[in-house]
Amino acid sequence: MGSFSGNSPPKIVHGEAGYVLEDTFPNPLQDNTAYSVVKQYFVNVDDTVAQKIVVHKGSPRGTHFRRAGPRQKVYFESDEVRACIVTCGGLCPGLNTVIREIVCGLHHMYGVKKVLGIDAEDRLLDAQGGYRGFYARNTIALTPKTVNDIHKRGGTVLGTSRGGHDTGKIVDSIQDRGINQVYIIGGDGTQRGASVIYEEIRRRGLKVAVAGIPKTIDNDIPVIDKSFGFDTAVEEAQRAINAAHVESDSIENGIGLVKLMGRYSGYIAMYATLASRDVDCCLIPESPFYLEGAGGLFEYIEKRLKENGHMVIVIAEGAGQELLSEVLRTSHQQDASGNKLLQDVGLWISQSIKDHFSRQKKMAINLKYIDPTYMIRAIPSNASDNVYCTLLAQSAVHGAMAGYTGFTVGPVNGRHCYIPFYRINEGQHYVVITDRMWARLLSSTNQPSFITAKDVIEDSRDEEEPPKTPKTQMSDDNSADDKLMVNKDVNERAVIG
Ligand SMILES: Nc1ncnc2c1ncn2[C@@H]1O[C@H](COP(=O)(O)OP(=O)(O)O)[C@@H](O)[C@H]1O
Ligand SMILES: O=P(O)(O)OC[C@H]1O[C@](O)(COP(=O)(O)O)[C@@H](O)[C@@H]1O
Ligand SMILES: [Mg+2]
Repeated sequence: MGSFSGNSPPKIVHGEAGYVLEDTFPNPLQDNTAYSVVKQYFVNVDDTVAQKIVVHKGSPRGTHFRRAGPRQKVYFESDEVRACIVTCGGLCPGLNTVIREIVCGLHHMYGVKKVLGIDAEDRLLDAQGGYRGFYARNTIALTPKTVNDIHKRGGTVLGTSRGGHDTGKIVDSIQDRGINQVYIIGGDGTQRGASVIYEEIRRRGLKVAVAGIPKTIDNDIPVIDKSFGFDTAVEEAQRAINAAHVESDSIENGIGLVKLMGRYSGYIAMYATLASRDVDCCLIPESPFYLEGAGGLFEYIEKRLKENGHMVIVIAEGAGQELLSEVLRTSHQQDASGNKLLQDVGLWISQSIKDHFSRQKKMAINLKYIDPTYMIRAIPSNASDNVYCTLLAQSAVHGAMAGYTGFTVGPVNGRHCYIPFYRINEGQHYVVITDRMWARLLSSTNQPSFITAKDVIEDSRDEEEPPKTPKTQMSDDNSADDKLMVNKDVNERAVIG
């Protein structure tokens, strides 16, 4: 089949709610011993997953997504598939597991033999991984044998990069290489990049399925329950928090300060804090704080040290950036992908705390600062992320084989589904401090909330209004952003015919 050559235009049937392609071939999984016995292993093509599961009597049922999984029929014939895999953005535990399971899933479940890794064969001569890898002269062939052990390693065997996304050149490369399934593993930036690739592929009328797999330790991708790598990051953060606790508990007025990643979203810091129970204060980008005066951080530190003799503070890298820019010259620098380059909040807050207590001369403190950020990102995925990565990879393979395209795969309320790119790209997932999870955190640390009654964000979700917060937020309890949710993408499904 390969890419559409121009002789027979792709048959795209426009349905009421998007466009639909007809399934054409029986699924070879029907002859696979693991899948052939029980009919229910296959997903009914009409199965959908509700985005909103907490509903009020009489309220609209909201958006539904296609349920992921193997179909009785597939669109692609196995020996016609030429798939490629690319990894983009920052490192994240589980990248290699996803690569492995896409290769093995395609090979073992569908008999697909041609899978390319988008990476220069010789990285010294050519562009490296990530979207830039599409510009390299060569790719690397991936087989179950070559990927067999990679899930035990951190990083990505394909390499990764930021920036350098040239849609035209990428789609040229896909077309020139005869690729008809593109698996794109990456975070929010990557999924935006995948969306424009998908649009360009559609514009050119190519018979190519584009599937996104959501990666990021920051857990900032909306709609899905969580991104892979997040669990591992939270678990690994415990080691740093434990060390901070041991250090601070062993000295007089000890303060253990741990900086964790989280550029715009404080999920790692919040979950690592909730998991540990040793943390006395957790600072995240979504919850502004202040240092001086009544109700401020310094006052709380003093109180906690008097009560307990030591304390642990966890701070997300994106927290307090507005305070830093007041004292340091504001920098508007960005990385190659356009992400804001942050000032080092860990060093800044350590110094501010030390300066305050030495100025005040009431109490001598001992502060130990731990920055484990890159160590947390570079490890292999834990057991639960490994299973999760396997499901994501297999769901993506089933979707692409069935002819779906333009989707990110991921669990919504525990069920894997195919989410159109535009849904994934319309917001970012932040900690919503009016959700109960943040209240749980505050009650576990006993830290001040740093907000006064007049700052309290009015939660109007019962009236089905989007939350009145400065950013587009996605709530964890399925109740936010109701007005954004309509039923129109239920049937969106691209089929290549
Ligand atoms: N709006 C966009 N359009 C096209 N490509 C994008 C867009 N945003 C990011 N990208 C590309 O996606 C890749 C990864 O983005 P980045 O933000 O670094 O990481 P992540 O995907 O982990 O968030 C980069 O190569 C970047 O150029
Ligand atoms: O130094 P780098 O490699 O640009 O990465 C730093 C950033 O990467 C992250 O770990 C994850 O970011 P992405 O998932 O968007 O790539 C952020 O928490 C952090 O700010
Ligand atoms: Mg990102």
